[in-house]
Amino acid sequence: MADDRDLDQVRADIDAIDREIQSLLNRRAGCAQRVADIKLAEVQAAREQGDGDAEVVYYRPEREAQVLRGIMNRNEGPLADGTVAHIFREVMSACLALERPLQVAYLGPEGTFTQAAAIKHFGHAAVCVPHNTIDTVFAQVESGECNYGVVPVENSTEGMVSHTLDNFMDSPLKISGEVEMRISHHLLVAPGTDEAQVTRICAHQQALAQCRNWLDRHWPNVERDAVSSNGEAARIAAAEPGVAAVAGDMAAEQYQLEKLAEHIEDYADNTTRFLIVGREEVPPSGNDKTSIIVSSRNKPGALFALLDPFRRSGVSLTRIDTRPSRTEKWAYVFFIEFEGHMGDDRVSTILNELEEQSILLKPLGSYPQAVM
Ligand SMILES: O=C(O)C(=O)C[C@]1(C(=O)O)C=C[C@@H](O)C=C1
Repeated sequence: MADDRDLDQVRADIDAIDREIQSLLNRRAGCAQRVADIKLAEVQAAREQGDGDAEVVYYRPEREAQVLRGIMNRNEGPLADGTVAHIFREVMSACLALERPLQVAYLGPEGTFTQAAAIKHFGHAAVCVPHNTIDTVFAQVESGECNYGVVPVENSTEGMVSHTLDNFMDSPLKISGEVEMRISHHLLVAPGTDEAQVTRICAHQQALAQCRNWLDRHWPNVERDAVSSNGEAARIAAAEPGVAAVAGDMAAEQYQLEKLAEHIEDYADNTTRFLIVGREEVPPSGNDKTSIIVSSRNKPGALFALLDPFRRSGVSLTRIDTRPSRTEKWAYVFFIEFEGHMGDDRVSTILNELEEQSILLKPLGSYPQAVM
């Protein structure tokens, strides 16, 4: 009996806390609505002053990163830092949707890790729309059809996604954020299928590569078929008996597939990094990265000369990749990412030096380092 009274008491406490949380959430949402009014009034004033291009920017990645970092830093548990950050991610997503619902284009179809990355970054209140190619994702944002786009840029096992890097060469879009996702693949089949029935394994070629050793060991004689995405592989597995797909949890849920084997990626820390592309530049958040494309004259020591300003300023490079320039045979452009924001003195000094010695310098944007 005493136990029952305890249970009732604790549940009464939970009810009271829920009422408080609910009221606080709505107070917070009211503040977000006031923020939206202020942003709108500022833009109207700018337009009246003759700035005809002024547009209201509701989504503020630098502010969201600061809010999430603050929440994680002051968290005392028992909920884990990542858990509270996810909850507040959704709270901000809902508040932003009251200001203006975001349209986000991502490399689809549904059920891919890129969709999971879009939801991780923007929350469930954003309207996420799948597109078949990286080119179309860029085009949707460039035309204003969507506010932001989400594309994969590199995988810890398989390296860079060259198509994404190539798109930046001609695009006016800016990078406004990054998302990292732990990528775990499973071998998925339609319910009731057993191992002996599987005659073909479908997946995106990156997923086949990330699970190559496991597939060689367990399924050496079964045909492997590279298809346009893991979501597409899952769709085929659901429709065709005898086909298994290598794909993640979202695809398994989406197509209601069963797992013949779980976590089959060759490297346990297999991670993919995604970029958020948008039309606006992002102010400093206090912990930022900058990405640039740079190309130098084809002469001895050219790469050393490009990197030397970073060494002298003590700025850490987080990544460097090379792509053919496409305008000149055997000429290359470098994609360089480093810590800091273009507004920082150290970074602007480096960019000025690079401008002087390179034949092309294209800043792709400064953006908050991934928080969650
Ligand atoms: O601070 C702002 O500019 C807001 O619009 C509020 C808020 C939030 O809910 O905290 C919502 C959306 C923005 O992307 C950033 C933060």
